[in-house]
Amino acid sequence: MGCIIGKSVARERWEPAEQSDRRGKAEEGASVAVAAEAKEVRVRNGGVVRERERSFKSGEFVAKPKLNQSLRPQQAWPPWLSAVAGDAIEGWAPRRADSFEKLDKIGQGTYSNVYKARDLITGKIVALKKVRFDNLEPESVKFMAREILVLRKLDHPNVVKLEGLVTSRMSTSLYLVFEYMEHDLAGLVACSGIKFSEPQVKCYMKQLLSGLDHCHTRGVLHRDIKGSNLLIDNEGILKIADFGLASFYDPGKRLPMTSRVVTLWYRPPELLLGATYYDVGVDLWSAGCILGELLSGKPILPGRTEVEQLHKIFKLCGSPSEEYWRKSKLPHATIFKPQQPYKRCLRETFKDFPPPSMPLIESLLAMDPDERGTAASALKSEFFSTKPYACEPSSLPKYPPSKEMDVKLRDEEARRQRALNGKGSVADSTRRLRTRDRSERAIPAPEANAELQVNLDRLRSLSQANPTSKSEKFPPPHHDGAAAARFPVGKSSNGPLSFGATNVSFSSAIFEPKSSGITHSGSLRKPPAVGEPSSRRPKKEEPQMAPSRSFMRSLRPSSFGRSMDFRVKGKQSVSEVFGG
Ligand SMILES: Nc1ncnc2c1ncn2[C@@H]1O[C@H](COP(=O)(O)OP(=O)(O)OP(=O)(O)O)[C@@H](O)[C@H]1O
Repeated sequence: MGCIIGKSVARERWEPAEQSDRRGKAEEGASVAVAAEAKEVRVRNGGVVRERERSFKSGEFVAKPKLNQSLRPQQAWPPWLSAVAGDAIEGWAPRRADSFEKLDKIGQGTYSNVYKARDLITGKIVALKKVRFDNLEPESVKFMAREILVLRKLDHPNVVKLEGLVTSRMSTSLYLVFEYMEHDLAGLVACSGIKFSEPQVKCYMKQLLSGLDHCHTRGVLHRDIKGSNLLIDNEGILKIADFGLASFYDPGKRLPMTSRVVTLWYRPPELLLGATYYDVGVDLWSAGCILGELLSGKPILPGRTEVEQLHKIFKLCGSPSEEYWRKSKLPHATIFKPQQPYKRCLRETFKDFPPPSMPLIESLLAMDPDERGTAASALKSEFFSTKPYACEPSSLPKYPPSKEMDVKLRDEEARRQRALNGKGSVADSTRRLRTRDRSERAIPAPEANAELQVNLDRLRSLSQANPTSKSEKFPPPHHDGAAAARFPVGKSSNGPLSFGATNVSFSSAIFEPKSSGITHSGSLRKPPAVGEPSSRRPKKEEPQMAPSRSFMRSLRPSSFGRSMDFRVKGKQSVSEVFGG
């Protein structure tokens, strides 16, 4: 009888403990990112395996012997996963679902439920993100595979760490294992009692920009920076999370990508104008929105439709210069270029912000993405080098649980209580809550990621080309580019109006309620990938708010003449509704 301690990397057979131990040690040196470092302790007894399940009681592991009927096969990937996402799981082995204890549901995304759980092997509290698949369709699986690939490429204190994957040969589900984070920034900002001081804002912004700098230098664009994707632990450490929309890119080789990314309130003007050539500037714009939100205590550009979003941006940041319109050749320029330029009024609007924050917010919210600089240059801004300096993360207050979801639940409970105390029915108060929710909620891009397939194909061909080179297993920047070949990008403003890489017409992209993707849930809907099964697309119909008449009137009438496809609720054209 020998005690067998093996790495979770799949092995074909049981082996004596000493041998396994030696091999384990040898492997450690050259370890290839083995996520699930789980060590299973098994005791063999005449062909019957006693498995010591370890449970974690008051800080100590207690061995709980359990008798199995036969030798269990080592953990292996299910075929539906290895067939489609082989690159994403290469070098890793799955953890078993029963090696975690689910404690609580802590978050819900468009394609996932997130649970707080205890790792029964290490005793550590983790977050398990259960990915929803539609009948294991390869497209859904590939979507998730890209998130895993991106996460595996990143390793930084301000980027959430993927610690492992949970599934098994027979399983039809997959969990991503992350370190557990107690808060998210959206939740903290929404807490009425929390107002951040200048050193605290600096502390969060420094961490956000450091994480972004790491992503960008590793050739990753996040493309969905927003408060609920910035997780914070009880030590005050901020980590960028949710890489579901992230993409690899190559600064030296610009190739087109989809413009239908980034949640609406944080989406830069060039994407709203249909840009398909872009780079780090998109994340920097979102970071500028976060800086404004931290300093003012509320979202600074809460548009309800794409048109309204652009209008809000123009009113705050000014409309782009003539030179920018000329040089950028943005697909939607003809439609959205206002007849009268809008004046930039950031300084007047944010006159109460600390003066050293102005140059930073001015540059992050520059209309021309080339003027936004980089995350590294933002970190050198005088905002961080003037007193009061950023505080230490560990000195930040310890907040009560304040994820976006916690705040929503607390809100709902308070309303329910108020209703019970005689101020209207519960149904009324719930209805009121929903209405408020809807107007405060950002509307994410309704269609997404045209580039996914291309991204993964490029990645695969690269790793096949040189399987020995680890770095080349990750796509060099620009696999997105090939997306353009597969999914037509928006034509020039003189051509027929077909907007964005996803082949979405202007009508469906902006005015059709179906594609708005508004959600009532705490997290904002993520645009589905093109070619994704329809069940992954936003289902709920939500009212769309019309942009202001003055804004629509200020748009060039000539452009409406051509836009016969513009429909509001599928019935009226824009010119009928707004008198363009
Ligand atoms: N590591 C973590 N620790 C704690 N909570 C987490 C963690 N990861 C995610 N969450 C919670 O779960 C929520 C949803 O997670 P995530 O954003 O990754 O899912 P998603 O399906 O991509 O969501 P979305 O549709 O909003 O983009 C987050 O907003 C956060 O509150």
